[in-house]
Amino acid sequence: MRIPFVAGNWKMHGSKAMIQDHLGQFTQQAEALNNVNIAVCPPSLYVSAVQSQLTSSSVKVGVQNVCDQAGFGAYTGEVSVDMLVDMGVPYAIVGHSERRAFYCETDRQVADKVAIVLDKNLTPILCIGETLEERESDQTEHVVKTQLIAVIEKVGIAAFANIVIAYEPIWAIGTGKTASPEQAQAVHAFIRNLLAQHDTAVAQQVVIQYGGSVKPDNAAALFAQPDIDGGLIGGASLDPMDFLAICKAASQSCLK
Ligand SMILES: O=C(CO)COP(=O)(O)O
Repeated sequence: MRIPFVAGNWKMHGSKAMIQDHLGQFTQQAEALNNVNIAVCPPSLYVSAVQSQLTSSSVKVGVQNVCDQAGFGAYTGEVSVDMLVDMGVPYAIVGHSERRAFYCETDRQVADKVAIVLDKNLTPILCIGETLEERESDQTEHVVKTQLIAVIEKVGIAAFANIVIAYEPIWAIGTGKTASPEQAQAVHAFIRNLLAQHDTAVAQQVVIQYGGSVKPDNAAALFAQPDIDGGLIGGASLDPMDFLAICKAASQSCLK
């Protein structure tokens, strides 16, 4: 049985004041929700500040990126998975489309990062998804398949039991133009079927989030789809009440 998982990707947003205000409002009410796992992913600099607001809360913290080298060393500006372990951070978003586009992360690097995160028994949130151009030229399945195969070849199918996948169509990110529940479901089913070709049990187990302009008013319809197990939320996760409403929609969607 899959429990829906909602994660807030704050991207390059946040401040000490925002963290106090946001999480102060959010966490108490989030505790009342059943059947949903929740995480917030602030910029790495604010992980400690978020953790101090989350003591005795079931809401977890994650980071938005991690170095493709484990351990410690001369990698200016990077955060290592060993630091995540040290700081008690269980989740790392890997391969977000903004990292792939603006920082030239390749499928291979993304696969390496997934492997490094898994190696420390942390959970990668692996982002995949197509551009508008790719969708319009019927390349969606080819693109997500290529992105997934790179990771399957690196870590093996069994490892997917410990990976969260986030399907984020790039054309729906930050545009207010969400994929319809049917469009999103079609790709989620494709992803699950692809995994099932390798291992049916793992495919049934893997949590596949949808990301791209999820808002309180479209969350329930998306999360009601049979292969959509919660969401990776950008803009709407910055507003505590919107984020709460989205988490509530996930908690009310039936377990799959
Ligand atoms: O990129 C996203 C989450 O990682 C989605 O962002 P928006 O919810 O702002 O569209």
